[in-house]
Order: sequence, then C-alpha cells, then structure tokens
Amino acid sequence: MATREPPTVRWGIIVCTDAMEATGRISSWFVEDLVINRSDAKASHIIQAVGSSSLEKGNDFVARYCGKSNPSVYGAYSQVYDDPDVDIVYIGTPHAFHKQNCLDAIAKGKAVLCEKPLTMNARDAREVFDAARERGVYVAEAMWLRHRPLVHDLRKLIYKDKRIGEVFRAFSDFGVEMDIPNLPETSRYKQPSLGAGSLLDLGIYSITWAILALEEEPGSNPDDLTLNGVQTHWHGVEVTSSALLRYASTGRQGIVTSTTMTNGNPDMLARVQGTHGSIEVHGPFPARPTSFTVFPKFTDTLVDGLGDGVVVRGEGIKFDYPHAGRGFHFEADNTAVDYVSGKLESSIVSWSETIRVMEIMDELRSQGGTKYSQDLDA
Ligand SMILES: NC(=O)C1=CN([C@@H]2O[C@H](COP(=O)(O)OP(=O)(O)OC[C@H]3O[C@@H](n4cnc5c(N)ncnc54)[C@H](OP(=O)(O)O)[C@@H]3O)[C@@H](O)[C@H]2O)C=CC1
Ligand SMILES: O=C1OC[C@@H](O)[C@H](O)[C@H]1O
Repeated sequence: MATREPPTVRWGIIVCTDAMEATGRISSWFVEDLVINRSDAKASHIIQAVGSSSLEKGNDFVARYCGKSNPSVYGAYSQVYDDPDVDIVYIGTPHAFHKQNCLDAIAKGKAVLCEKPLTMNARDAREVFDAARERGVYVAEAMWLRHRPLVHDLRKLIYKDKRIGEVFRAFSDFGVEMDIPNLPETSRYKQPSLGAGSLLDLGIYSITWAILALEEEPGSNPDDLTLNGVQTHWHGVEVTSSALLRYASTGRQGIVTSTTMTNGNPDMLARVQGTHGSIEVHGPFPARPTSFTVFPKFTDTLVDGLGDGVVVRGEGIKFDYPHAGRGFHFEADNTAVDYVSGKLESSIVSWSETIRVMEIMDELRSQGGTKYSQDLDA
C-alpha cells in the first residue's frame, strides 16, 4: 500500500525578536520548533515569510531562529498577508493587536493561527470568527496546551478508564514573577493598552486545565457553570486572579488562579481529584506539562477516629512525555492537517471553546474590576 506523504504548509510569521529588548519571544519559540527535523511529523513546515515592524529585526530573527530556512522578510505585516506563497499566518503580537492582525489576514484570504488570548474579550473573538466564516478561511487560537498528547492521555485516563473514579475537583495555578513597577512602560506585562494582566496571559491556561479536567465534553453545557472571581491590582495592572468554578449538575469544583507576583510550583501545575485517587501534573509551567502522576486515594492512619491521623500518600504511577523542542510542533502539525483538509476550525480548539474561555475571563474581569479599552469599543 502506498504511504501518503505528510502535507506541506508554508507559514508567514508575524513579529520578530528584538535582541536588545528580548521581545517577540513567542514567535522565536514557535519557529524554533517548526524547523526541528522530526521523523514522526504529521506535516512538513516551511517558514515562507517573516513580517516585522522593521526589516532589520526581521533579518535578525531569521538569522537567529529560522535554521536553514530562507524566508522572504518584510518590514510590514501587510506584506505577509499579500504574499501569495504564504498559506497560514502565525500571529505572535501582544494580545491587544490580535483582533486587527487576524481581521487583516482574513481579509486577504489567509488562514490564521493566532496566539492566546485570541482577542481581549468574547465579543471581539466572535467578530474574528464571523469574518473567518464569511471569507471561508481557517482561524484558530494557538492554545498549544490543548494539542499535547499528554492532555489527550490524561483525559482518557479520567473519562474513559475512570482511573480516579468520579472527578469532583481540580486546581490549577500559573505564576510568573514580573517586577511590574520596574518593567519598561512598553512591556506587554505592564501596559494595559497592550493587554497587561495575569488572567488573560496566564489564567487562560488555568481555566483550560479546569475545563479539561472537569468537563467530559468541554463546552457542551455552558449554563451549568457558575463563577466567582476576585482580582488584585498593583500599579494599575491586574496581578493576581483567583476563581471558583462550580458545575450545578455534578457539583464539581475548579479552583483556578494566576499571578505575576511569584513563580508557580513546577511539581503541581494542576491537580485533579476523584473519588478513587488523584492526578498531579508536572512541568516547567502549565502551558508546558511534561509528566503527570496518578495516585491512589490518599489514606490515613486514623482507625475509627483513633490513631495519629497521618495521611499516607500511596505510590503513584508517573507518565512521562519527552519530546523534541518545547512542543509547539503538536499544534503546528494539527493546524497544518486541518488546513489542508479544508477545515475552517481546529479539530482540537474549536471556535466555541475559545469563545467560552473568553466569556469566562470576561465574567471574572467584570467581577474582579479589570477593564480594557477594547471593552468600551462599540
Ligand atoms: N503560547 C505561549 O506559550 C506563549 C504565548 N504568548 C502570547 O504571544 C503574544 C506575544 O507575546 P511575547 O512574544 O511575549 O510578546 P513580546 O512583547 O515579546 O513581542 C511582541 C512583538 O510584537 C510586535 N509588536 C507590534 N506592536 C507592538 C507594540 N506596540 N508593542 C510591543 N510589541 C509590538 C513586536 O515585533 P516586531 O517589532 O518585530 O513587529 C514585538 O517583538 C501574547 O499575546 C502572549 O499571550 C507569549 C509567550 C508564550
Ligand atoms: O503563554 C505564556 O506562557 C509562558 C509565559 O511566560 C508567558 O508570559 C505567557 O504569555
């Protein structure tokens, strides 16, 4: 039987890295993974074009990160959208520009993979998806966590194999320490007009973990969920968000948090508790889990209310997920496969899921008192 060649897609990368200011971090991470030579690749990726605010930065980016690729380099994003040889535009600008960048690329008929959060609020996400539907082009939010095999397997353990019994609670925290007062005014972590705030940057992953752990069919019953959130601001920036999620039909609860006041705990990116055991997820940060451990139900030495009450944590079984690079190739491969099969939506991160997570963040910001200028636009 003939084996089918993996499809080839040509990427246009929007934004670069300024070596002095170390910006454009995500675009460099993404292309570094794209150019890795992998025997198990589901698609073949070509870096066809790079667009930056300056040609110099664009050329520097290519030299640093694009390996042996020889892309066209443009000093304006619009030239990437106009390049007939680009199939998919990858957008890695600060949050506040995502909507316009997406709309501009869509208007030129380009498929789009846009960094998280897709937009600043749910209304703007709907506008982007409406434009994509009308123009008949593929658009997806680059929630790379969702594409990881680890996440797929963990959900199978929870919902198909029922390894921890009935799930009743999940925790996830994402912390990245940022010295907000001393950051340059132009930093996206400090400038509300660029979308600064822990919830949209980090809490989006904590919420995603809760949904993945607590919902068998993510997003199938949005009205089942109630939310209670609080936020704290420092120097005009939302620096800590905490939210309680409660599902009326099952009573399941999620505790999701994010902060730019301190770094998170790599031993416990997320914890899922069930009636027969629990799962702890490990890795550098919640967007990048590398392993998880399944524990049997914790027991204690109390017998009939007597004894010294020491909790015993039984031996866990650890599942490791080593892979090349940082793991952006999982979403790149899936995006390429969806794109060549003519889909408008990602088969992993649906439009409704992106809108749902944006709606949750809208509600938490409304309760917590964080407003962005985009919320006021007509
Ligand atoms: N998936 C993930 O793990 C990660 C995702 N992200 C997401 O990616 C996006 C970008 O994050 P990151 O790479 O850290 O951002 P940076 O601030 O490092 O880079 C943003 C780039 O956007 C371009 N840009 C355009 N207009 C502006 C402006 N007014 N101010 C600053 N930069 C501008 C610049 O490129 P140029 O001058 O070349 O046009 C700049 O280098 C965010 O939305 C974030 O949520 C970020 C980190 C990790
Ligand atoms: O998505 C992200 O993941 C890694 C963090 O350091 C970064 O701030 C955030 O944008």
